[in-house]
Amino acid sequence: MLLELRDATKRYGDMVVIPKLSLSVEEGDFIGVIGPNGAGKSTMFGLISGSTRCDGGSVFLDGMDVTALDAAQRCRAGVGRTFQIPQPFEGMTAYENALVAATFGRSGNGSAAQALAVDAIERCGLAPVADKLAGTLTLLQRKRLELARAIATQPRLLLLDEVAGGLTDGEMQQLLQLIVTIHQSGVTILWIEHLVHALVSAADRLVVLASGAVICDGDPGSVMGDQTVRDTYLGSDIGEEVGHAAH
Ligand SMILES: Nc1ncnc2c1ncn2[C@@H]1O[C@H](COP(=O)(O)OP(=O)(O)OP(=O)(O)O)[C@@H](O)[C@H]1O
Repeated sequence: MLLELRDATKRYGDMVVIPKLSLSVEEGDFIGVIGPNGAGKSTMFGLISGSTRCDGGSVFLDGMDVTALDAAQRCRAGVGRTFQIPQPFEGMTAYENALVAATFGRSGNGSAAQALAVDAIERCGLAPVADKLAGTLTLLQRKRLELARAIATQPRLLLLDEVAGGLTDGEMQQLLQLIVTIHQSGVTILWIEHLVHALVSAADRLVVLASGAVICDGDPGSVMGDQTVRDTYLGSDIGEEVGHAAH
């Protein structure tokens, strides 16, 4: 088991956003995470990556209890993540952004970090703009840089938070191909995305969150056909998409 949440809980004041969530992820999994707005998906990523502290329960990474570790320590332990809104250092080049990530990652410093940064930039198709300031990149390039920064840390587990939002269909296909390649290189993936069809085409497991709880977990086909899932999405923007993905 690469990742295990055991009764992980998060509260904001009196509001329990995630009540005792349990989830197991095997090494090599490619898991899509869906759920209505406010379901707690990003909060769950925070609990896994350490940017949000658990108010109860625990997080295990490869059998080790990492609940008390902060985000930087979990990054070094092999958890990489992208953010919904790309957060590069705008005044640094694409390469320098990847270099910072590599330096704080699992095995980087000095020439090892430089090699990791170059590799991440190349794998993410950013070599032609490696020396451009991150603040001048297009949306697709910024999304790619978000991925490059994450893989430069050499994650074993990669958390993708809506990396495809705002892209055209063609750009989305390019990004999807890149993510599939990253998975094939041995990285375990958890991917939150509202574009359900993209997840269904790539993931081998879908997890549906609602009100901080897993309401369905299984292969994409059966999850999309599940009545509880359909009822959860009824009347929402992506309800129709869930219906289509089930066929
Ligand atoms: N820092 C915070 N303080 C108070 N409430 C918060 C905080 N962060 C998140 N929440 C609340 O927690 C709930 C879950 O939010 P979260 O962002 O995890 O949902 P989500 O499933 O990722 O939503 P979306 O699909 O809209 O991104 C929401 O009701 C949100 O308003």
